[in-house]
Amino acid sequence: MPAANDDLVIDLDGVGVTRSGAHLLRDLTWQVELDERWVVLGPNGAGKTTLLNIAGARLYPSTGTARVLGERLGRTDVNELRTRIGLSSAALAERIPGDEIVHNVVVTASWGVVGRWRERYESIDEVRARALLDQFGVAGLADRAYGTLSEGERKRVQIARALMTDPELLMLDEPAAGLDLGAREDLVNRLAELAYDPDAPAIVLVTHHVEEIPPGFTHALLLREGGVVAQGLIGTVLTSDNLSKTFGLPLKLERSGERFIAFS
Ligand SMILES: Nc1ncnc2c1ncn2[C@@H]1O[C@H](COP(=O)(O)OP(=O)(O)OP(=O)(O)O)[C@@H](O)[C@H]1O
Repeated sequence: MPAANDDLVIDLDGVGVTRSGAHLLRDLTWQVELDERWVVLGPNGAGKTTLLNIAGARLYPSTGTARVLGERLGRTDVNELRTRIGLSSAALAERIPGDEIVHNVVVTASWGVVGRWRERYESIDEVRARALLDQFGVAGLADRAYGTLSEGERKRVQIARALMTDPELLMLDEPAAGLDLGAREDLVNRLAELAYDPDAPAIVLVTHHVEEIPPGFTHALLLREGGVVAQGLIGTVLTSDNLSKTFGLPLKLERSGERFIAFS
């Protein structure tokens, strides 16, 4: 058996996920390195969330092998592994109580909990939480109740929370879903800054829309019906042809600088 490559943040080999006879993922081989920023693109039901759940050590593959941050799933303590991964998703966001103070939404990530009860936080954690809220332009909302924020503000707080533990891998599941144009552009610009930051973790961003791909993202994985349509450098993989195959209809893709737009 070949030795594991320590520079690989995600290393999937022939991964399949089967549920009730359905193939959610099939024969997926995918490697993500430390300094890469990946976008995972595909239509509803393509298997994107299933893939994030594997990469986030929340699901085991039915077939194949999955290594995350050098640890092989099934042979490691996933609770320890999960503390090294920052995840932002709608499912996690739903667990944040509406009356939670925004600052606490972020700082509680360092204890892997939602809801601040009796935990005591080091002041270094308090400072980091403030800095992350500032980085995402929501420091002024730190003392507000989370439930009173707009959807765009909530998304930014969720990403700040995902970054709180200084993860080695950051995974964002549809971070721009439900945002208006201004809020989307604000988020895309902030994610671009993160993507260009050499100290930022490896990033995997899941989306349905090429318009939501932030500048600075380096690679793309296109999924359809649990299988890979194409993967590799973003400039090579994102073509009209590949996008049409992925979404199952004729599409034109245009590029403007580092942004993309698609239409039929
Ligand atoms: N437990 C299960 N049993 C059977 N099928 C399932 C199960 N869980 C998920 N699926 C199916 O697997 C497919 C992939 O689901 P997944 O959530 O990974 O897709 P997705 O690409 O994230 O979709 P979306 O963009 O709509 O969020 C879907 O068709 C879904 O209905």
